[in-house]
Amino acid sequence: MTISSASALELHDVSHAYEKLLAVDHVSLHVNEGEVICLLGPSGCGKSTMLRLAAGLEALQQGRVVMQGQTIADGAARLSVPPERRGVGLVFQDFALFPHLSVRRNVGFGLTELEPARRDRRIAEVLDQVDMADYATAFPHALSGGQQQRIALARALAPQPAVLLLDEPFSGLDARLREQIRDETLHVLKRSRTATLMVTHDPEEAMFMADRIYLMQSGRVVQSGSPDALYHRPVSPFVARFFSNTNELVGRVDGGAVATPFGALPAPGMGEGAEVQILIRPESLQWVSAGSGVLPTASGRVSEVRFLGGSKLLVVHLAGGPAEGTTVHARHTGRNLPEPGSQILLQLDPADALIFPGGWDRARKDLAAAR
Ligand SMILES: Nc1ncnc2c1ncn2[C@@H]1O[C@H](COP(=O)(O)OP(=O)(O)OP(=O)(O)O)[C@@H](O)[C@H]1O
Repeated sequence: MTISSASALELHDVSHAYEKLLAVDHVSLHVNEGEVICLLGPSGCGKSTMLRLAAGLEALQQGRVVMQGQTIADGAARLSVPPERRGVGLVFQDFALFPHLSVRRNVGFGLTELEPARRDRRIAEVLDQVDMADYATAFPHALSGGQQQRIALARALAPQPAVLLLDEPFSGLDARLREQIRDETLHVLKRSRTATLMVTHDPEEAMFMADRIYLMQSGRVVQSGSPDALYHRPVSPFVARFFSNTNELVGRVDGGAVATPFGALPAPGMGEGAEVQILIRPESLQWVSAGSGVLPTASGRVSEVRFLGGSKLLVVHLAGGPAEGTTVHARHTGRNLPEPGSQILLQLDPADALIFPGGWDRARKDLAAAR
């Protein structure tokens, strides 16, 4: 792994078992100065364990944790700097504010080494950053969930930690508030250039927040990179499916291409005669009134139209030839909608089809493993 000199946090070849259960299996990651990194994955894949190892809340069994160039935990050497001396800020899902302390005292909790005037200045500064300056004397019970989350963030940022660790920080908030608070949080993190490692199971949240994502499955990192790279260039069906629903087809490579209801799609890198899985996102299927003549189309009958707010989901039974009997989902963002029962054309840009080795057997196994 090549790591730039501006790395704030590195975990090298970390493994962790709870008795016989291997929760983290040889994982390496790094967070650079000013970066927001998301650890993403389904429940139980080991994300929180990674965060706890970085924080020092769990004793490191194997691997190394390095902060700003200093090794702070080493499994082989049994070295572990205690959490309070690691220079990390922590925010958990339940905010964990001290109920008997005012907002000001909550935020000042980690600032005991500062002399009073400087401490007061720092408290005022971070409360201002999170737009809570008017609530300094309030107590947590008098604050809304969103306000408590901002105070938890202010408390974690107050000592200017080298790294901020966030564990599902927005999941206790309702959907609307969650969007607003994560937007505000991202602004605060970027303005303060705080290196951040955040755990989430929500792919949309990870894509919104992260400069880079590490996607985990069963204790391992299966892909890391920018949100764009993971979404558009997934390395496996698991990664593709994790980010959205997909239409799933199988086929066999013949002459470098695979026949689908949308015509022959190029299958570069797949061996001649190989069985392949073809995953197509609903948004990749465009409802068109006439084919472009360039991009492949398939015709079908609309069986259902579902409103999803900004977009609509069309359920379409494809018709004709080998496509007969295939049902696909397409997303449509325009105002016009086809009537259920009507015949429509769906167009696919072949570049948007995600093609992986394996036929139905492989697809079924992948799906079972992902559950
Ligand atoms: N203290 C513990 N003792 C025993 N097993 C544990 C402990 N903490 C976690 N585990 C197990 O280790 C695995 C990884 O847990 P972890 O909390 O790291 O996953 P996660 O991806 O953060 O999941 P979630 O989002 O559900 O919290 C799970 O199977 C979990 O049940």
